[in-house]
Amino acid sequence: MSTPAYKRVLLKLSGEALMGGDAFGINRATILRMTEEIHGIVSLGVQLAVVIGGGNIFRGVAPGAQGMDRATADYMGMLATVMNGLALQDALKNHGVDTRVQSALNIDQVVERYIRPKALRYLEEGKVVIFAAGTGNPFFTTDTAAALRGAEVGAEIVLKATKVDGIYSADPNKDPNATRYSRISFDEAIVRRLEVMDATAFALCRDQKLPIKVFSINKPGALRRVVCGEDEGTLVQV
Ligand SMILES: Nc1ncnc2c1ncn2[C@@H]1O[C@H](COP(=O)(O)OP(=O)(O)O)[C@@H](O)[C@H]1O
Ligand SMILES: O=c1ccn([C@@H]2O[C@H](COP(=O)(O)OP(=O)(O)O)[C@@H](O)[C@H]2O)c(=O)[nH]1
Repeated sequence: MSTPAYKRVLLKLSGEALMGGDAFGINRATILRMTEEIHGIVSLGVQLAVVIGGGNIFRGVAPGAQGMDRATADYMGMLATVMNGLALQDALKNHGVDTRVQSALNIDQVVERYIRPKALRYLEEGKVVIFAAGTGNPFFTTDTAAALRGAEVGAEIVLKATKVDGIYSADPNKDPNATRYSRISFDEAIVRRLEVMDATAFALCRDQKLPIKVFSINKPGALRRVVCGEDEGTLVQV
């Protein structure tokens, strides 16, 4: 039986990670696999907060938003994360995982609004808290929301589950010679403009001394290994 290395973590799940092999939307098999992985770490006793992305449904900077006012497109992107949050909650419920969704935008008939002390209480009770609607502000990303909520709830680490298995010397989807770092400092990641996460998120985590682990969402068991402090993905720290 593996032992967790952390008591409380913030998991950033990209919207695109929910697409699986599809072109957009939520892939059922993918979301089921993800909920199994989440169930696995919750049963280890780890307190889990999740920030969910929305790129699978809408991205403010996407071609589909071309010609739109940027802030309007971003609000649409934030609403997309609420849909993903509800889908994830529903899937987790089927696994017997007690979950609450809190939204940074007030949509009271649909989801609870973000109230920090309430979120903290849920975490202490062992409930998974899904933070939706990003930061609630246009011109930000859900990566920045992950850094912000991670700091607010006192998570020991931000776990970024994404399409790549770590941070590379260059974008591995464009440069076949790129090599993966097992560790990297925030300053180096920012200076080298490694775009796996935006600079605002990196800077916020750096200032709060909140480490980040970047790992692949498509690798079975990777989340559990990361939570148990095993060598997986890339660790970004001060
Ligand atoms: N130096 C790098 N190392 C790893 N991935 C990188 C790097 N530079 C750019 N990327 C790209 O960043 C992507 C992950 O970032 P992003 O698409 O914002 O993730 P998400 O949608 O999971 O939040 C990867 O698919 C990869 O193509
Ligand atoms: O604080 C935030 C978080 C997200 N967004 C918008 O929501 C979209 C979806 O979020 P993101 O691209 O971060 O999702 P992911 O890449 O994780 O699927 C973004 O493109 C933005 O348009 C925003 O405006 N403010």
